[in-house]
Amino acid sequence: MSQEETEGERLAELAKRRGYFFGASGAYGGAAGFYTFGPQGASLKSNVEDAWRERFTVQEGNFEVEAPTIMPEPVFEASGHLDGFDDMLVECPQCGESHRADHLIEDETGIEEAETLPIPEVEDLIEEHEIQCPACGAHLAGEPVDDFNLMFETNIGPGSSTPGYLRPETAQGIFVEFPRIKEYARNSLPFGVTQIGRAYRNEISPRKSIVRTREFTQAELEQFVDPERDEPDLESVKDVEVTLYPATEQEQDDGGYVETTVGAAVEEGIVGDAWVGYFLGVAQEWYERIGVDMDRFRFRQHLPGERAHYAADCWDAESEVDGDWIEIAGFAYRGDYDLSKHDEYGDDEFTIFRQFDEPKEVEEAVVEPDMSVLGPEFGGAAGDVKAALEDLAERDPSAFEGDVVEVEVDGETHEVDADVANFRIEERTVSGEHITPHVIEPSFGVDRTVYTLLAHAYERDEVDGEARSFLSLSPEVAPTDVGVFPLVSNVERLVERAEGIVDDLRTAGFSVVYDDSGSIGRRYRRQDEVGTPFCVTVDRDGLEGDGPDTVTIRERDTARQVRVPVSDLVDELRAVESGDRPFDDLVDAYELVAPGADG
Ligand SMILES: Nc1ncnc2c1ncn2[C@@H]1O[C@H](COP(=O)(O)OP(=O)(O)OP(=O)(O)O)[C@@H](O)[C@H]1O
Repeated sequence: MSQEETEGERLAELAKRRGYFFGASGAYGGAAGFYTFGPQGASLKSNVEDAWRERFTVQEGNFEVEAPTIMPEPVFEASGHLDGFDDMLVECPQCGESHRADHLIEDETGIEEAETLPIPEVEDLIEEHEIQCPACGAHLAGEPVDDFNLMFETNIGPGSSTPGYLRPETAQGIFVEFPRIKEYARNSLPFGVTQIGRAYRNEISPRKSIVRTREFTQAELEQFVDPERDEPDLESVKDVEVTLYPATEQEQDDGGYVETTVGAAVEEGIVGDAWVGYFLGVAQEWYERIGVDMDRFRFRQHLPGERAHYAADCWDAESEVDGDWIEIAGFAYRGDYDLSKHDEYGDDEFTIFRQFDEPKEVEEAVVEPDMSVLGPEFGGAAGDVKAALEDLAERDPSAFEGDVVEVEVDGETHEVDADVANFRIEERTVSGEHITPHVIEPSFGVDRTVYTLLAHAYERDEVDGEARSFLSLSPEVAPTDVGVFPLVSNVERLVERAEGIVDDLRTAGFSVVYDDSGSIGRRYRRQDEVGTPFCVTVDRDGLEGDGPDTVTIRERDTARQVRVPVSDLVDELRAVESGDRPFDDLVDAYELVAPGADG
């Protein structure tokens, strides 16, 4: 009995044959972890990006930026990636193949999230379970497991003096520009900044085609908020139903999901932060809109040891393919980690001025030392003594209570007369204070979204007694909107009319494929396989009737066809494409010429 192909294998085959994606640089043997999106794939991917932009940038009223993909080393020193962005590497002593030690453990033992385990424990588990190299079968027991930094390093400019790194996430490009971007937000919170772009990770073992690659596309939103004042618009998503898999359930190992609504999840504290809850709701609706199968989708909270170095809490959106759950997006509460770090390491202000409701009277310690006395007494050190007095006044005003004040300069203690120090407390009115915004980050993997859409859209049925496979992609993301065919290619009138329709549809903004080769059934099948939602066919009946000229519109998923006047074609296609009008409406309004068949 031949073994049933896995979903992943089928997808890889279809992707290659139909031009969705394939290993890059094949003529030179390729390099693992790099993919080229072919014509169908590039179009699907950019439609996903457009849909994301529409929801997370436009609808949210956010700012989109485009930062460089290479940044200098100090950025990643500050962000923590230089020190902390590691995976566990184990090398095979026999064939030299590199493996992610945590993944080997997960595959061989069933332990989940092995990346949370300390290295010695991982080494013990490799020994205990006699784990072998998946490439050559050699035993890995006793081999050292090392931390391997995933960033690609490069040199900026000639020579090697200025190291740079290809960004491992798009987020840092937003954080480092915060001092500029906040000006566009008129220095007032909350505001969100988005970016869609490439990220690079030198993954130890890229796998599952475009699921784990070394160069991929992220769509990220950094939501900057005042943690004490800003609230999300939870009302707008409170009834959205979600499947949650909280850390507590995972730790108890009882595999319990919670089916609830976003509103209830936040209220009951299952999702600890309202902003995170809000974005889970928005994401749930967005994934559904673009065609992710919601029965194969869930949110899973990170276990404490699993969180990234910056995250206080994190939920992943996961989709199921081939029985495995794949992380397709992360929703992290990053607190003030990133902006504080850049404030500390960088030369700019990564804070926002928060206005008080009412101006406040504050007491301020002031020292105005008499330099005509300090000068002669301390010579060149007089300036330092003054600075030390000012610093002391701020830290410890009580030090000025006696007749003499002691300050330390370069390890030496100096005494200054209290009269000369001239210390006093002054009342001042202040209108606000500087705060470091907190960040909530929804981070989407575009490639993994594309992979999920293809896997979830794949369907098989029978049309006219013949098996067919088709991609039931939503019209919003499908690579091609409409296929246009003359029924036969050797009748000039049909060809001319079909070509005219192609022009009209393209002018109206549709992406159109024209095809006149092979039987009409084959042409429908080709479009079915790449997920084109509608096909328009020009036949003799349509041009030779008594009334106005007509063509047929065929719906991909049901293979039903209706006959529509050419003059209505653009409007009707636009209505069914956008979802404003169900195809059933067309079936009611026009003549049904093929009830689920391609005859
Ligand atoms: N190597 C990769 N190839 C493709 N997409 C990726 C890769 N790494 C991360 N992503 C995408 O970017 C998103 C955000 O990145 P994040 O840092 O949260 O991933 P991650 O937790 O490191 O992923 P993983 O645990 O799978 O390595 C992920 O949800 C995923 O969709």
